[in-house]
Amino acid sequence: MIKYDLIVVGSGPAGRRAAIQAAKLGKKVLVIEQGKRVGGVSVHTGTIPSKTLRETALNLSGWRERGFYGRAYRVKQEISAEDLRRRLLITLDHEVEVLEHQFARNRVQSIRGKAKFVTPDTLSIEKDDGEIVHVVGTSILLAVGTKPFRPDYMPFDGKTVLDSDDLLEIEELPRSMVVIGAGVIGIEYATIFSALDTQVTLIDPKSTMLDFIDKEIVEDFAYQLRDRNMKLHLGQKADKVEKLPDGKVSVLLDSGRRIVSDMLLFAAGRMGATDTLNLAAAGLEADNRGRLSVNPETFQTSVPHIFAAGDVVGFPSLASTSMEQGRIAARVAVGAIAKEPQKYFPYGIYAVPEISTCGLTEEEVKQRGIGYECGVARFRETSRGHIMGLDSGLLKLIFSLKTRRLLGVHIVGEGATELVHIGQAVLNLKGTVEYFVENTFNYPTLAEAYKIAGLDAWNRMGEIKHEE
Ligand SMILES: Cc1cc2nc3c(=O)[nH]c(=O)nc-3n(C[C@H](O)[C@H](O)[C@H](O)COP(=O)(O)OP(=O)(O)OC[C@H]3O[C@@H](n4cnc5c(N)ncnc54)[C@H](O)[C@@H]3O)c2cc1C
Ligand SMILES: NC(=O)c1ccc[n+]([C@@H]2O[C@H](COP(=O)([O-])OP(=O)(O)OC[C@H]3O[C@@H](n4cnc5c(N)ncnc54)[C@H](O)[C@@H]3O)[C@@H](O)[C@H]2O)c1
Repeated sequence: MIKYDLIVVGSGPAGRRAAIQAAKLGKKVLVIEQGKRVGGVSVHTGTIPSKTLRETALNLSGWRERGFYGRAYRVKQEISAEDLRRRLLITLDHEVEVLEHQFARNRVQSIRGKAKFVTPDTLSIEKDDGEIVHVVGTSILLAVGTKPFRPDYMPFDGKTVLDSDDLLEIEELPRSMVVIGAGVIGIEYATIFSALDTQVTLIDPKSTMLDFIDKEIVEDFAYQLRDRNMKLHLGQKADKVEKLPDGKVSVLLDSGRRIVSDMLLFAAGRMGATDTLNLAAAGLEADNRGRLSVNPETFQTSVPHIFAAGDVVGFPSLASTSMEQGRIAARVAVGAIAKEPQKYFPYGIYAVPEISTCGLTEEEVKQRGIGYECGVARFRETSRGHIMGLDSGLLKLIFSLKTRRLLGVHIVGEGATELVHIGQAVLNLKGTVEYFVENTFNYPTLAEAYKIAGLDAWNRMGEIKHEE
């Protein structure tokens, strides 16, 4: 039986970062991946496919130019599912190629197969041809990620009633679509298809959406969705979902309303992929959503040489944070020094329009009883916004009145997921409102919105009274 310093189960963002980190520290590392190719959910069914689809949809629909040329403007008149898939396959190939090369040059070994525990330090790997291999690890990292939640009552068929994995395989673009679940996945896909002129209805039993985002930003976002005729049925439950003889799908809401559409996307959360790991043999147990609990500083489970990182440990379930968790877990596992993750990380929602946020929301600042001031800038106030034909986009900064420090940055609009990093840097470096007032920004840029929002807050906060 071959023995490794670190065995990583899963080759998504957490697994790949962990494997490369341990290999860079001279350790013997094995990655076990059950999928056809390495990369995980992130590369094959999650982050990269959905963002590629978004980019293709925005490019082919001419979405970004419609501010100038009107809502009827199109770059390509008839956009097909094949148009969307073509770019997807090229992007995914590049991603996998880069990852395989990284593994090869760092001497990370990988094996294709399904891993499960035999003892706390031994895993069996079932290969595709049925062969079983056993391996032993001084440390083991579970970076197995999640899979879509697929309740029995939903008549999934991969064509009319789909989960977010099935959506990447559709043969025809729907003219109408119901999305159940106004979480990040539901909202991203709902708005991407709406940009392709699919009539989209979004349903969620909760009466609010994106509760972790600043309310003012969500209100602006919801206004923009309704303005382009998307239907939002929040606080309403789908009582009955039925496939109809004509190939459509009907959704009966608890309000009595019936919605018939070409396609239904069910995006109501995900489950940790721990059910086949035989956790009991390792002395571990998952929660009711298949997640594992860990020490948030070391990513150790209750069995000290077994680590877990990425989506399988729950919130925030991002590719970005998963990578960092994997890196930290690997360092702890091989005895290297590891700092805990930075306090403020950005959250990017690649809806149309984008939302991005870092730090405290206005609601959180109020709850904590911190005296604060807000500064707001609209993209239509910036010259870059005029050049780009933007009539929407909002950047909001929140500052402490006492320390004048930036507490939160919240953005909805074009480029939000890139722009947020300026705010993130100021936040983590403990910068104040003066940073935005006293620094010169490139002109014309959307980043100038930081200057405008900084000045907006500073005008009400007054001059600095003492040096901090
Ligand atoms: C539609 C969608 C869009 C998303 N968009 C974004 C985004 O824009 N930005 C962002 O930051 N995050 C996004 N995410 C979240 C992101 O994809 C996840 O946070 C990330 O993939 C989690 O990484 P991970 O390392 O935990 O594992 P995953 O990427 O989930 O990969 C886990 C891997 O483990 C393998 N595995 C599982 N069990 C076993 C086993 N027993 N044996 C061997 N292999 C096993 C699986 O086959 C899989 O390849 C999105 C997710 C989805 C679904
Ligand atoms: N841009 C990004 O960073 C990005 C993009 C996509 C996904 N993700 C990650 O993927 C994870 C999963 O996303 P998600 O949107 O599937 O889950 P989620 O948990 O964020 O949202 C699920 C939504 O479905 C609703 N819901 C729950 N059970 C339901 C039921 N039985 N019937 C109808 N509605 C129900 C909930 O009220 C909630 O609004 C998230 O944690 C997110 O962090 C991140």
